[in-house]
Amino acid sequence: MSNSKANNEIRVENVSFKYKNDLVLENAHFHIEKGSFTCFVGPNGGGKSTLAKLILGLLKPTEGYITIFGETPVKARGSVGYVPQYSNFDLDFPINVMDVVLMGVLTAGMLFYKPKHRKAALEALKSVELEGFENRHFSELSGGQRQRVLIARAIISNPKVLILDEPTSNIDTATENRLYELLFKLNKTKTIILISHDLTFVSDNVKKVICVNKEVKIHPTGNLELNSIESLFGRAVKVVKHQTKVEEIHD
Ligand SMILES: Nc1ncnc2c1ncn2[C@@H]1O[C@H](COP(=O)(O)OP(=O)(O)OP(=O)(O)O)[C@@H](O)[C@H]1O
Repeated sequence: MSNSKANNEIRVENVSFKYKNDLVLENAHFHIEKGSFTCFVGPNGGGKSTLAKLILGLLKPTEGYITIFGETPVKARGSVGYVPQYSNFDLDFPINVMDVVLMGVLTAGMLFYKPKHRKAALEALKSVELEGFENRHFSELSGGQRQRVLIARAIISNPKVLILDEPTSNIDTATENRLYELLFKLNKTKTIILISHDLTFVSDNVKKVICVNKEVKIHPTGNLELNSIESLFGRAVKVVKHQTKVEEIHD
């Protein structure tokens, strides 16, 4: 196997997906390299979350296949951490930060947490800069802090890949910037896939943008032209592109 192939952690091979008769993704074909920071962008309803669920093995492709480290997504599930859309979390549920993070190690049939799980939860909280927050009530935290707790839950088992679905919705720009700093730090040891319906985050650290609107198109960030993005979105989009030095990506 050549080096470039060995570096392809996630391989999406000619994948199409239908919910009943509705074709949501058509012939998606791309690879994601180990250690990369990739963004899935596209309009609401374009199929980004569906693509993430296919990579997580929660859905099966109607056509084509996906491998993660050469395994099926179901077999590779322990290697992929997932941070769902923040709005999906029920804030009325009475739970503290430690319990939320520990949910990341829950497996079927597990009766109680062991000391090693609590230790891992404290380490995960430290890595998202929330040391000392373990006994706080989840609903008392700010939006940005909650988002960090959900990231700690996703990384407690030290996955190699981290997928985040719209992590910056409902948080202000300063909090969003801090979150990106954290993600770029985590990217030193993890492959990151970030899902967003806007492009305000494209920065030096993002090397590849995958536009998802039923069709899937791949752009190294250096080739990201506003016109091509707008034609995919079918409307004007706000793009804040920080100074970008792009490395060529080979699929
Ligand atoms: N469980 C489901 N059953 C049927 N259709 C679904 C289901 N989930 C999503 N869809 C449809 O599939 C399409 C893609 O949805 P998806 O959630 O993947 O889009 P998205 O790009 O993540 O959107 P958003 O940015 O709004 O989260 C939409 O038309 C949606 O209505």
